[in-house]
Amino acid sequence: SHGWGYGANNGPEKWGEDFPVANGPRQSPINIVPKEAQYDSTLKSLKLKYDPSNAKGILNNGHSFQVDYEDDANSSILTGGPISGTYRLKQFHFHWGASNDRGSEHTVNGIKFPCELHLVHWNTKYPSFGEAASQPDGLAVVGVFLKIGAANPRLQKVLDAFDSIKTKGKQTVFANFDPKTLLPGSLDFWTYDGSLTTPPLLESVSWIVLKEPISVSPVQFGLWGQKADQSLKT
Ligand SMILES: NS(=O)(=O)c1ccc(C(=O)NCc2cccc(F)c2F)cc1
Ligand SMILES: [Zn+2]
Repeated sequence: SHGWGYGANNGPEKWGEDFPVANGPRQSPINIVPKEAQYDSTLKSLKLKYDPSNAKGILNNGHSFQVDYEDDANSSILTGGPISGTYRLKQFHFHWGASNDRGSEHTVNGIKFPCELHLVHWNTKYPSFGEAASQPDGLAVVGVFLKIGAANPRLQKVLDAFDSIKTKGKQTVFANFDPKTLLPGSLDFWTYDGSLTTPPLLESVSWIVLKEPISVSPVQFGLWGQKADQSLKT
């Protein structure tokens, strides 16, 4: 059977056929309207503690490039913000489009960014990511917008790795990387209860979207687009 994707026959408009939760009450992504957001003084500041040695590899899964982390200990964790307890980093990945005017999943005042980074964490009150992914408080994803601007040297290691995983299913070692280096100066965030943005669209995500974007240069992003098109076509 044809898997889900972003084409006319298997794209977001069709996902509901195989994943009825697509029509559920807390589906992501959403449009964020800052003026309508309510300030919540009970929210804590975000705490991210990552161990670079937990980085395992980078994979082209046909929908994105994903960097996977060891998650068998509390060495790379997210606490604070809207969540209670400890969530472990499982992976981070990106969403982008074929042109700079699209790509991000969340929008701000209806504006799309060219790319969006997701750092995926799971609640350690559950035995595994797979278990947590089906619980309403199972996952916490930190979203970071990328805008076109100054070159971002911290992204370069990830971009360089794309070269060796041009086709779907390919993966390569990706060691010693601290995703905290990808975060903007401010950890101010918007938060809401939502879902995975791709099938199985499970409604288990506490979304934490950072207000400040990080930058990527036209050259860096241009290479990305070329590589990604090739890899995600296959
Ligand atoms: N874009 S995002 O950040 O919202 C997002 C994050 C993770 C996943 C995922 O892990 N899918 C596979 C998957 C789903 C459920 C259970 C699993 F075990 C599993 F591997 C999908 C989307
Ligand atoms: Zn994502």
